[in-house]
Amino acid sequence: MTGELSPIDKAKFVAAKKSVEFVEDGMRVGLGTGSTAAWMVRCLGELVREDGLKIRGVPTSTRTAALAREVGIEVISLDEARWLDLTIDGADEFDGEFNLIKGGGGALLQEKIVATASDRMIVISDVSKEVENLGAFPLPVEVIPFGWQTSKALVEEMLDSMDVLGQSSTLRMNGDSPFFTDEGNHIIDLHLTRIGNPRQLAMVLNQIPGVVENGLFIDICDTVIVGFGDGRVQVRDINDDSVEEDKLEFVDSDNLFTDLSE
Ligand SMILES: O=C(CO)[C@H](O)[C@H](O)COP(=O)(O)O
Repeated sequence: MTGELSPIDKAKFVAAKKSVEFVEDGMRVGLGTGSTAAWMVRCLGELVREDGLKIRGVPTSTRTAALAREVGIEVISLDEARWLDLTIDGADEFDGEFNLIKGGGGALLQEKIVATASDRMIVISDVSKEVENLGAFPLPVEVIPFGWQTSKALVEEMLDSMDVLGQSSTLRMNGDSPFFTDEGNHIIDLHLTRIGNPRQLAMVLNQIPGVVENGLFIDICDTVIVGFGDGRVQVRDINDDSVEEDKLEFVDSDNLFTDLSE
């Protein structure tokens, strides 16, 4: 099955597969959301079922919670865990300082809370998401439904005074209806093309009434595992500036998309 994957999916898969090497017995692990994180959850489930790995997972969305249970991972809430050893999650963009844009899948609020409550955050990504400047990917901003149009207007007004390029914003939709996050909020996507000062923008956005959180993750990620379509992976760590390389093989047993109920 992995033989049929596109190069990007192969890159996501090897990044995810490499990341579970950092998970140890007894850990409380934050489980990210998105297609790369779903590979990781499946790889972890395989270790739980076949190698007896004992972990407890804190999912960052209802989707991830359902998948984690399906693959055999014990799921607990963040309130039960309080603090986590490690969170592994995907990202939409990352820069050279490991600042991130997240929230393409709409789970940025729980993702940011869970990652911040972790000793270490590992981001798993295919190489196409590495950028010099954040901003080409639309920046998600989670707002409460009450008065969301006013919040949107306030965000646009604020952007006029910021070091950003391009300033349109759109309400995220789910077909003909507004998208709702797991927390019952909406998402405004900011189409900026280039963010000059992500740290400042992240702080200013969260001052606007109605804004719950934004998708800029600043100083949260410790390690990025970058996957390539040929099976190579790079483990880059911001704390000791190290880069380690490895190459993973695609073998038939890597068919982690098999329906577990079959
Ligand atoms: O932030 C996220 C979800 O809110 C995801 O991590 C991000 O969108 C990357 O997704 P994918 O792994 O499917 O490319």
